[in-house]
Amino acid sequence: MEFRAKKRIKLSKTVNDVIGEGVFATKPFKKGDFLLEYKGDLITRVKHARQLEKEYEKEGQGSFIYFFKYRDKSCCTDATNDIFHEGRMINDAENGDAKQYCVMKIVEVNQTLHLCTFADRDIAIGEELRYDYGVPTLPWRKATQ
Ligand SMILES: C[S@@+](CC[C@H](N)C(=O)[O-])C[C@H]1O[C@@H](n2cnc3c(N)ncnc32)[C@H](O)[C@@H]1O
Repeated sequence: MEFRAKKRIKLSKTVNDVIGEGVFATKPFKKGDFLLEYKGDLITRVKHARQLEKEYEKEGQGSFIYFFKYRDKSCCTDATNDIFHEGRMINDAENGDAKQYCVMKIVEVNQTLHLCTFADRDIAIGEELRYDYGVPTLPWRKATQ
């Protein structure tokens, strides 16, 4: 199963040279609306995901692995090869930051986990979607965006 938007409503485009690309709303959203799924391969062995991360790094490939906990179990979704899904292109903004427009939630459907982003406030056309990656030590958080 895949969560799909009814029509193409998000657009991936460059934010700046440091951040790279991001996802921007091309239609308005209401708080609570479903936005995008972070689509990829679910990995339940975190050790395996860490190895994959190293391999991607060695190959000079960007890594798009989202680590999360569900019912006390650590898992992750690897979207590195899912180049056509924009869910993996959403950038980070700390909770409470003015740029944090959405939240990532884990949705279980038929015993399968889906990482889904939802609007955390009303979103206007042209606003960049960002959620809190949940990692306080991220290097860019110290810099002014
Ligand atoms: C999942 S990707 C998001 C898409 C990415 N911007 C791109 O063009 O491929 C995560 C990467 O985006 C960049 N990034 C995300 N949020 C950022 C932020 N607030 N400030 C600076 N860089 C950010 C970092 O390089 C991070 O490793």
